[in-house]
Amino acid sequence: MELKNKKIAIDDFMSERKDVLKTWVTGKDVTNFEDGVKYQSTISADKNFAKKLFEADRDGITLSQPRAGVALIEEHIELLKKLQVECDLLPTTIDAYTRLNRYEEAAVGIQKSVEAGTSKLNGLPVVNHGVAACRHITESLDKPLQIRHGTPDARLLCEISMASGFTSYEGGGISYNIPYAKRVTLEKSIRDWQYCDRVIGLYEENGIRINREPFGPLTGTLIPPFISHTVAIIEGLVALEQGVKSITVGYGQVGNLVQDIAAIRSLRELSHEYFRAYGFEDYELSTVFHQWMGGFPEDESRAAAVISWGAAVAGMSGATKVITKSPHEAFGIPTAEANCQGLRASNQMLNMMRDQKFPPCKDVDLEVELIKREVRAVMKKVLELGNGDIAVGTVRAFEAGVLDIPFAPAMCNSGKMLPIRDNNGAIRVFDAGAVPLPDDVLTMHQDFVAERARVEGREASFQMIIDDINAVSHSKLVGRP
Ligand SMILES: CCC[C@H]1O[C@@H](n2cnc3c(N)ncnc32)[C@H](O)[C@@H]1O
Repeated sequence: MELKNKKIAIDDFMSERKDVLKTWVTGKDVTNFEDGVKYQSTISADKNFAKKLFEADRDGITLSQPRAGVALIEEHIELLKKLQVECDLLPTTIDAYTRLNRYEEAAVGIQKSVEAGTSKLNGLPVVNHGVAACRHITESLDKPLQIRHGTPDARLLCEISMASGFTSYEGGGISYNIPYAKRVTLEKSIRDWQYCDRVIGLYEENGIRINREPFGPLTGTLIPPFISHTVAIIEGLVALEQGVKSITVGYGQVGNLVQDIAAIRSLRELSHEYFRAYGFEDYELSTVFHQWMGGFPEDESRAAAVISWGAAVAGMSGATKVITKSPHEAFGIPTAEANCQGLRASNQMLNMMRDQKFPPCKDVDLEVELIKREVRAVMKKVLELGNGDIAVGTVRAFEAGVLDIPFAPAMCNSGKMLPIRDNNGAIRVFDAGAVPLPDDVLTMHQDFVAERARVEGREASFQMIIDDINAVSHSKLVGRP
């Protein structure tokens, strides 16, 4: 199948759909697409994710959402009922087997969880449970629900989730491949995600608005804003082409206040710039700020400080949504209570930030302009490589190292671009690899890094990068010697 950024014709979609639904026995539950549309139309407006985001963005409110998922339906409902008291939007995190379409192993995980009386999976295996069981989840809860995962081939999961009443779907052909898989080609993952976006486009054509959220943080390891912005914009354009109307673009907090504020502002402005340049007008855009995605301190009070800092900056940045962490982050999947603690700390901060926004600031303006120059330079090259086709250009850009995501496992990612913190903790470029930043921008990055090296009295090196990766766990931001 030749990849192109073109809306999938309905006949081709329906033909492919027959094969997708055969990939697991529960696919038969969604044979009739209209049944899913009918069910979605019974969901009250106050439980529609897209509507909640639209209203929050209009009103300048930052909503809170945790991550959460356990193996069994009743336990998952019990968990989400505790969380919904403390958050505005609910997740359903999918288990790792399902993310790799390994449904046989997910089935074993369900069985083991039943025998053990506790979850033996790191998320809910929605495909195995099927539509009827998952509709029980969406009917049992009072807040809008989103599927969060990390699936390169998320087609069947999408069909079952949407027919089950979830009203938002996270991921994308780049953001759920490069950080999550090793041997999946971008041609395949982008094409499979065009299918997912087409599913949501078809719900849209039937009057049901489903939100789509490219996965912003990528590897969550010192990601420069321009890298994650470029991926978010590309996935947004691909989704719009398939008929998606509600898009949330995202960003993973880096920890430097000026850069984080500038990142959210530039992400919103650049998304509008590219979406409109492509001729799209009737879409709803929102932004999501992910609290620190790197290593956390083990001490729960220190972890709570990291969480609170993330919530404060999310509120100051004017992000539409913040994804929260818990004081158990350094150890693994949080208990319900720990997840609720992260939400309460975050909500305290959001409430205290609600009446104020970050004041006009020259440094933020400069960082916004820098990020815009970087994104525009990379996007220009991606479009050149694709002869104007963003999907084809993306594949070729990764082949050429023009798009390069730090510390990613994917074999199709060149992994030559190296980030590093500057003396104020902002993320800069230590080695650009083949990423086509303008010479004067590259010089700026080199100067930022040289300043830190001088202050620390050591050469800028890979050791400095390692120190940065470990810094927050050791209660610092910059990995000082
Ligand atoms: C890319 C997402 C990483 C974050 O996603 C959290 N995460 C993963 N799976 C679950 C789960 N089943 N329940 C609650 N949080 C979960 C991790 O803690 C980490 O912060």
